[in-house]
Amino acid sequence: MVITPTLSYLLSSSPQCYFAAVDMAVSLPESTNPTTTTQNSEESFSSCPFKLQKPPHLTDYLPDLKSYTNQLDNNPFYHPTDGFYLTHSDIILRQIIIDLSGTFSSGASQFVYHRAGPRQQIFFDPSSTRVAIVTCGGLCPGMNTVIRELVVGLWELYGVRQIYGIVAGYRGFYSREPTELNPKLVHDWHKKGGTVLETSRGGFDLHKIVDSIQSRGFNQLVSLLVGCPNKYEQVYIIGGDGTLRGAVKIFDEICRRKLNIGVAAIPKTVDNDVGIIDKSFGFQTAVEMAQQAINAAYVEAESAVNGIGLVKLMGRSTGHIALYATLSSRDVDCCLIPETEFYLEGKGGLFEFLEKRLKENGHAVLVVAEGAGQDMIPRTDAQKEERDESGNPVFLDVGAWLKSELRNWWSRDHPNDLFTVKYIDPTYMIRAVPANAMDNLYCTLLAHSAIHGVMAGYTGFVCGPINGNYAYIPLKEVAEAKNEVNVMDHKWAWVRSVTNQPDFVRK
Ligand SMILES: Nc1ncnc2c1ncn2[C@@H]1O[C@H](COP(=O)(O)OP(=O)(O)OP(=O)(O)O)[C@@H](O)[C@H]1O
Ligand SMILES: O=P(O)(O)OC[C@H]1O[C@](O)(CO)[C@@H](O)[C@@H]1O
Ligand SMILES: [Mg+2]
Repeated sequence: MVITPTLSYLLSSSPQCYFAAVDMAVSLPESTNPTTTTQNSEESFSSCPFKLQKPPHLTDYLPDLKSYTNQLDNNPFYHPTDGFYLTHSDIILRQIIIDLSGTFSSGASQFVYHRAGPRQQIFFDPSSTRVAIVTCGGLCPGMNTVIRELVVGLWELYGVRQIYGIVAGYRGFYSREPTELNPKLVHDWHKKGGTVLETSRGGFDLHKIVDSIQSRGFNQLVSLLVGCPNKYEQVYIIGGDGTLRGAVKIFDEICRRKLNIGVAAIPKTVDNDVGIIDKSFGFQTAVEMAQQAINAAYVEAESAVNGIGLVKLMGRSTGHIALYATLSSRDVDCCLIPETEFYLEGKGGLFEFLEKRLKENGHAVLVVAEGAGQDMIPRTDAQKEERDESGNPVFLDVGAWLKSELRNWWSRDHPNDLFTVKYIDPTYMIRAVPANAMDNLYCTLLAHSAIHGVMAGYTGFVCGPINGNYAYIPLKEVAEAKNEVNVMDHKWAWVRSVTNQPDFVRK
């Protein structure tokens, strides 16, 4: 089944994107359109209060690059009409909640982004275009769907035939033979968890990577790639915050070498810690999977005398999964996340709260994000220094530590009463699954956004939904942005009102 054209149509020409709660894509006056040859950095429009965050374009450093008419015109599924192709004037607002009495109305400009979708002019000849797709970092539901849709979209929409998967993350550029991809090979990948291309941490060697993309200056390791002597012209990088920081370096080096190579990144993080975009793909699936663990913890706790169900969920430095899983479950008594501190003993502490809950209900469910409370866990100097291959700190098991602290507390304060802690650590079970239906659709739209953007000559960009509409966002901006839970906003207040947990502020 080829669903590509229909979904691309949704992405590009529907007044309301499939996912859009509200359509916040607007058009700038045509007179303010930048020309294709002046697509460098951001630009303010004098006639309107918008600050356009332009993605880089290949013509920024290759002004004479040849362009072609988009062959979507000849695609039997399309009947391009006015407005089918997007232009530079189609933009998306970053901020849609506006205080009319505040700065906006007094003339301050606000960030806007180019809307994702097909453009009339493209800058690649599909018959000679070679594409590389790579996945990096930890797993996330939907990675295979993004790969599948990149392959099918490039093949069906634009007629690209040379599509390669880079195996095992960044290191695969210079150390592994790439895999040739085609629609037949990938047709059922969206049903599989993980990434068929394989992924890894570490192994980021800028020059070896760009040499291999450029396919010049082979050294010993790169010579493995001798079987495909032409350079890649388009590189699609699927990864999280670390991957995006690496992608910025690759993009900068490609610009420095003035290569005709488009670079697009598709943000992937089960933790939902990438900023600017609404949310990352796979996050919704992970939250859904987390419900199973919370349900089990609830049943175990409810069926015991003074039972505590303790669930640890992923979230290295952000507590989004724990927060959303808590809000959607309603069985959770307390949610602990990295963005806010907590303490165990004394007035307003966790033990006092749990004691009250056990007295009232006979059970309690505790959800903790893996990055929470790390400063409280005793560790050796060696453990303090431990890092994974990408340089991320290695955490101690906050769930196991909490379980032990809870038991010590109970046996100290209530030596004659029954007490049970059932600790459930679903870890990889929430991310090593195929994407759910909505995430699959989301991944498809991301892939198609990326393809249309790269074909149109944009480079060094990330595609993703902003307020429900798909945008092209400068890669550097996303790599620097972080999405943490704001414990001062309404969502965290909502968690606290659902759980009635303490604020853990020592009085
Ligand atoms: N600052 C950086 N510069 C260059 N490369 C980096 C940088 N940080 C990380 N990388 C590389 O990016 C890849 C993925 O990084 P990392 O393991 O941190 O995962 P991630 O992309 O953040 O995904 P996730 O956090 O969802 O697992 C690795 O190959 C790593 O070497
Ligand atoms: O795959 P690894 O190296 O065990 O890393 C696990 C980490 O990856 C993530 O799933 C994504 O960063 C984190 O939630 C978790 O801490
Ligand atoms: Mg990361």
